[in-house]
Amino acid sequence: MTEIIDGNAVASEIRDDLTAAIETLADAGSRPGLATVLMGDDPASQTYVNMKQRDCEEVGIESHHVDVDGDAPPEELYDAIADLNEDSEVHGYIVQAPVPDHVDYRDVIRRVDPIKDVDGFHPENVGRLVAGDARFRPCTPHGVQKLLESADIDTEGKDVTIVGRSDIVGKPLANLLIQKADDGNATVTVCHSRTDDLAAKTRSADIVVAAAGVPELVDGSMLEDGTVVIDVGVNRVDADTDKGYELVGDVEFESAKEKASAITPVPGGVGPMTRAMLLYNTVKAASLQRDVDVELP
Ligand SMILES: NC(=O)C1=CN([C@@H]2O[C@H](COP(=O)(O)OP(=O)(O)OC[C@H]3O[C@@H](n4cnc5c(N)ncnc54)[C@H](OP(=O)(O)O)[C@@H]3O)[C@@H](O)[C@H]2O)C=CC1
Ligand SMILES: Nc1nc(=O)c2c([nH]1)NC[C@@H]1CN(c3ccc(C(=O)N[C@@H](CCC(=O)O)C(=O)O)cc3)C=[N+]21
Repeated sequence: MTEIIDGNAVASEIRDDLTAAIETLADAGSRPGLATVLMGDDPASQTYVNMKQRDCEEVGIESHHVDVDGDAPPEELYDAIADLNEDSEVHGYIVQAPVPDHVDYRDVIRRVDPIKDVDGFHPENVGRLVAGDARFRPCTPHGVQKLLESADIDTEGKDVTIVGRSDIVGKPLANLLIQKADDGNATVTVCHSRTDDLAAKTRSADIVVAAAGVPELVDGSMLEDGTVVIDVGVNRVDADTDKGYELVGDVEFESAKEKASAITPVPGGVGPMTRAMLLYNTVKAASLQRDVDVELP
């Protein structure tokens, strides 16, 4: 039987496990604070921001939000960032990607105070992660690691094929999984749009992580029996539903499920874990800034 890994359930456990740490911080003076910054009005980004605010409410993190007009000059976003760096109630914040075309996301990330960089995207935090001394693990890769752990899937000695080399998913996940650590020790192959014979790379893997942003790119014919399949993709595809779209992963679920020993669904797989690990990093950020020790799940 194929195990369907329930990301909503694992994320909910992590939120529960964070509440003690949050109360410890609250008792020591104030609640952890998380801010989101959204430039422009991308509808998917607005959905994520709303979900993050609800998550914060559930666990007792103060949530803040800053909107920046999509046509504003980059300096307006930089000013918002400078304000958040100064705001002692905000322990962590993220600038939702993508930003409009006239803004360079790298110039944005460099301005974020690394101690508040709960996405883990600032060069200082990327460097620490690569050096095996991560402060904030990027939320999606960390969420993938926690999902594997929750399903008792050990990465040690396993061949992992990651489809996608982005700075927010593929690259940091590869870096985490090759580390000499209990949740690493894997042998990792990172694929991208120039990869020759993607199917050969996915077929030779014990664990496949799909993060390409291409609906149903990976199907059952590309997998050997018994493969663990983690689907990071969250693609909005036009459909005749109330919302006018449906969410489709980077994996063709039905055919992949026939081959997989375990598989994550979309929705309800990696997405909720990304949000849970954002709360985790926010609690960690508050703990570091306030010098209050807490236990993290
Ligand atoms: N569940 C969650 O929490 C999250 C989900 N996502 C979702 O994950 C997906 C990936 O996101 P993100 O990493 O930001 O995407 P990017 O577009 O930044 O990167 C996509 C990567 O996939 C590669 N790629 C594209 N097409 C192919 C192909 N046909 N074969 C092999 N590789 C290919 C690209 O290659 P190249 O480098 O050559 O262009 C690139 O490296 C999206 O669906 C996104 O919505 C993202 C973040 C969090
Ligand atoms: N600075 C920054 N950090 C990010 O972490 C970041 C970002 N920008 N830009 C966009 C991507 C995408 N991303 C998701 C988060 C949660 C879900 C999620 O919760 N998905 C739900 C369903 C969501 C829905 O219903 O639309 C699920 O898969 O079950 C999905 C995708 C974070 N990203």
